[in-house]
Amino acid sequence: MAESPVEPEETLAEVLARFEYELPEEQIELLDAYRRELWAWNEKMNLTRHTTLEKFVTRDVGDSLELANLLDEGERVLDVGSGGGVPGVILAIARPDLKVSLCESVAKKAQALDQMVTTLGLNVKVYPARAEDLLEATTFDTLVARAVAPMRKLLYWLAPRWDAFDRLLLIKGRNWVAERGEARHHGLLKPLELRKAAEYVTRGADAVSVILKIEPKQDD
Ligand SMILES: C[S@@+](CC[C@H](N)C(=O)[O-])C[C@H]1O[C@@H](n2cnc3c(N)ncnc32)[C@H](O)[C@@H]1O
Repeated sequence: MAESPVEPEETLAEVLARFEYELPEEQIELLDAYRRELWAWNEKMNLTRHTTLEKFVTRDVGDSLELANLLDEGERVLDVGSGGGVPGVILAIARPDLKVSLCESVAKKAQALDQMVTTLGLNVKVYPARAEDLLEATTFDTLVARAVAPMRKLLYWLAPRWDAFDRLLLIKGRNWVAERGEARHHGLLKPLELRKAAEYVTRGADAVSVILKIEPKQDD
């Protein structure tokens, strides 16, 4: 059952400022428009559990901005398993130089995403597809993913597709070491190099997250 949003008492700009996120005014307006769209669609289907401004800012905006720091100018980015659009839509708002695409395997969620980005006027392509199928014929610089599947599963899906993208940036919580162990145990990391590209504490919460950068090993 989708959660109903709580009516915000503060504005998004105030909550962003409270957690010390600085963004241009026009980006804050777009983020707020996205947040309203997301919460409206969430009434019809389960897209997010982050239905307070504080959670939207500290979890969704926070994670997406950490990712944004790791992306080069103009990259072609695919958000794998976009769900309600995090991190892809927020990346597209915060980094208009990027060419962001979203990929979502559940058709009705992909439709909702498509309507959201159209309403927001964002130049973002939405693929109603499984990432591993899309990557058979479409290429990107960087794949990003949050909360899609355990590392072992994701690397298994993507194993035959590394010629379609250069690197994968995964947002993970505390459990990432165990997930890495499981992926290693199944030989999925053998041809790959994994390093921690960022580690941060979710603002206002006692939760550590990491961004793992995974790419093919370079031949000597
Ligand atoms: C738990 S949601 C997370 C959504 C969003 N990334 C977030 O962090 O809020 C995971 C989404 O990934 C989608 N998904 C799962 N496997 C996928 C795949 N192989 N390709 C594309 N989407 C996938 C699911 O349909 C679901 O909407």
